[in-house]
Amino acid sequence: MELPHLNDLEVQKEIMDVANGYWKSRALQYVIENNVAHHLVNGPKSSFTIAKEIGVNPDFLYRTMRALSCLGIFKEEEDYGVFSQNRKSYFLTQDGVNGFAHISNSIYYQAWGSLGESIKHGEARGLQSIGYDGLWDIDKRNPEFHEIFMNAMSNFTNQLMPYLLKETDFSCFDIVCDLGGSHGLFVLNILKQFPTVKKGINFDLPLVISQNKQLLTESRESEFENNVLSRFQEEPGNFFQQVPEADCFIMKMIFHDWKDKESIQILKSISKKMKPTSRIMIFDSVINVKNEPNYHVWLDLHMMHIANGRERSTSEWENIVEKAGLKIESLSIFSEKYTRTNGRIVLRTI
Ligand SMILES: C[S@@+](CC[C@H](N)C(=O)[O-])C[C@H]1O[C@@H](n2cnc3c(N)ncnc32)[C@H](O)[C@@H]1O
Repeated sequence: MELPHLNDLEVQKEIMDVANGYWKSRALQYVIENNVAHHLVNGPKSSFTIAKEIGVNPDFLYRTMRALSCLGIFKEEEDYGVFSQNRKSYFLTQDGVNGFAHISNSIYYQAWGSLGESIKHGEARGLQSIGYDGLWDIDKRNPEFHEIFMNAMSNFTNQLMPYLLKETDFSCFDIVCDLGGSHGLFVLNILKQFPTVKKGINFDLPLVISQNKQLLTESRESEFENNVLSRFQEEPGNFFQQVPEADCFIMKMIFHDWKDKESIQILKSISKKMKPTSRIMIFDSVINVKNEPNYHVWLDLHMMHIANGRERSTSEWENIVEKAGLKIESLSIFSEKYTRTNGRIVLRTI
């Protein structure tokens, strides 16, 4: 390796871009929280007018938007202080904004202050350092964050749905069950796309299922036809204890929440309900790079510090599957472009 000179500006700039990452994340969080992009839906507007409309300091808002426009979020026009919408800022006015609102959320920002504690102890200290017991404790204590979290999960699922359904054939299964299926979107879309699937079950914690019943019944009825809804069921439960009978068990973004020990427990609990023809379909990250920019290694760090979870490499997947007494039938990596889920791992009984 050729050592850089200490005044090598290129190397300095690259490290500085990493060091100041929180500047960008905080500025993004600010404009999301204050719906700044929504003020541009009818065309270009002065940031000074927007500042008046939301009641903040005009100069400071201008400088925040100018900084973001240098990252390609908003377009600064020739006229001083005037901004227009561009591809990235348009995204911030759509449902997909929940995913960004979730990751750049102040709760996570505060929690990341204690990364060193987690690394020292080999145990997640992020949420504990700001007074929570863990990720699932936020559900009970902070309904506002819980809503952002659940909406973000649905947005991620919605954005990926066309790709996931194109890449996976569910038509050979009679009963499909999504374990930890959150708002139930994956199962509903499978039932819509594959009319031969007789029943789809959305399984999640009792709090989630009762909230779904209260909040989602109307939107489901307007979005899905009767022949989909009549085959759809929801079941509350705990996948560590017992799961419903099914031919295909879907687990999307579940194992990354858990350590190996718990992941093996979940797999063993499912395997009790598996027939020789049943399959477990895991949609989660597969880490398969070294020394190059990659989203999944950063998601791994987040899961490590926030939830004691992990994103796994191929050999790490093989290890937990073998310990649970199951077999990997196939492991595919879809695309590194997909944020969140980039892989599908199909498991069968031995
Ligand atoms: C990271 S979210 C993933 C949601 C969804 N599968 C997706 O990809 O959008 C994890 C889900 O697991 C559920 N969950 C957590 N612990 C659970 C348990 N013990 N039994 C059943 N569901 C659980 C949560 O309520 C949440 O909906």
